[in-house]
Amino acid sequence: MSKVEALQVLLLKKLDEQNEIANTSHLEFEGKKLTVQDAQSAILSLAARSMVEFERHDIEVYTLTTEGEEILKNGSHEAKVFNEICASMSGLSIGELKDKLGNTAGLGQGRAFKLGWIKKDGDKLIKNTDSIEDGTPKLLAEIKEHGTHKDTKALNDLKKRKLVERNKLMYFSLKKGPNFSLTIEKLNTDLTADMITSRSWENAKFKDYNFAAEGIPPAGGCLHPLMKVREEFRKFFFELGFEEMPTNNYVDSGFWNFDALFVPQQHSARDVQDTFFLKKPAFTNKLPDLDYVARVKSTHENGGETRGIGYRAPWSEEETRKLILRTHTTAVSGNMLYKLAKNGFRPAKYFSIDRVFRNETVDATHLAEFHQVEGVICDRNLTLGDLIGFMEVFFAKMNVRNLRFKPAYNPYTEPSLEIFSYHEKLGKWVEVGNSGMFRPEMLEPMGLPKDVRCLGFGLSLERPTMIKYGISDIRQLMGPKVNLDLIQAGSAVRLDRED
Ligand SMILES: N[C@@H](Cc1ccccc1)C(=O)O
Repeated sequence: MSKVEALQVLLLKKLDEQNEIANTSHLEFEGKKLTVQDAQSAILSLAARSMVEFERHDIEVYTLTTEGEEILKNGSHEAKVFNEICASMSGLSIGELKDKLGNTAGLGQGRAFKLGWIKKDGDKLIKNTDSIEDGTPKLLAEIKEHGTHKDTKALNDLKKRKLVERNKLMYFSLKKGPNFSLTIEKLNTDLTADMITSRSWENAKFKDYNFAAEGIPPAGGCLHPLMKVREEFRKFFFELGFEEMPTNNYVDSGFWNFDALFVPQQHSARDVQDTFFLKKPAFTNKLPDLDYVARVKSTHENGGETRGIGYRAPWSEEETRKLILRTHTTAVSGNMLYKLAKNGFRPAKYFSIDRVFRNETVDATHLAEFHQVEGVICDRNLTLGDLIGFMEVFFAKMNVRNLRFKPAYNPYTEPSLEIFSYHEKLGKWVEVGNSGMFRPEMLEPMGLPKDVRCLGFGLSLERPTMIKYGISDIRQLMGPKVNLDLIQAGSAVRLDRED
């Protein structure tokens, strides 16, 4: 049995005998006076089980100093002086008294005179009365017992003489609680799988939540490596004059994720195999202004007012209203470009870094949930050369040079370029991003002027983070199997580096 448990048993026994405990500080435990700390920890956990009810009392008491204790035991200095003088037949000189009593002589003389116990006779001190009553030890004994005294004058006098001092004291009073019992049941703190399968949870007793608990303050903290790399990217973007796009909606519509970007409704990316669809609610009732939606529809079906001929297939409004988890942050970029057109075009540079979702099988390099870094630049007279030039500037900020660009396909960009960089350690070219010039079929229905060009690019946040921290399995970075050591070590690496 632990010390706390032993004390709890003692308290419960006392309560059983006398129904209440008025003052815990009068109790003895293990041969000593019960301390407030011990009392508190034992009582709080009994109270948490409603076995006892308690009240806390904060009071001020007078306690004896060491000198006070000494006087209580052996009498006051003045009494010692009187007794010494009585013991000598013909009185004592001050020097003789000092030889016998040491310091006490000096301390006691004054009060002995004042009380009329002694007087001077030539150069001798002699007694002035036959018997005395030494009041000080009596007062001290009463104060020791009650912690205070009615006679405030005497109390203050003793305080001045440094025989007593004032102290704060805390104690508890206890009563039986509704669950009072002499035995302490162990309460469950966890609901386990075993308890569920054996149904023992039905009769099990659980410890109440302690909502007042403050928890253990963390000794320190660190940013997740992904968040650190995100901060670095943000810094680069701000240095290059970009504005950050608001990206807080993970749920978006087929319209913004696909249709506004001229992704055909028959595209495989819109399949459940690639995209997470919402069940409840499954459709949005919020579409942008209907003229714009109509222009998107006709552009898909037959090219609308653009120079293109569209996909030559029917376009369904139901498909566009489907709610999904956004599969790329280009959904946000499209929305921003539409707002830019609506508010009157001005040259703009936007970026975002946030989470996207794809219905993919998770493996060492793929997660169903990851982050994209995306940027768009919108201005008159932009060319493919601007895109390539900008990508070189951007990646150079991360010390990634010697880029190669490979023609690719995105429904919303033409031309589209995959960006590769030579990876020294792996000894091969690795894809670091995807980019392109947004198609007129995307920009014109939004109402952007026909001579405005817009370039865009996207990359994952996980890939550069893994390269930076030498992580080969993406699952160590995110998800249920995250490697905390690696994350903390990775952070430490970043903390003590200057770059
Ligand atoms: N959305 C693309 C990236 C991209 C953004 C903008 C323009 C071109 C490409 C992706 O998910 O890979």
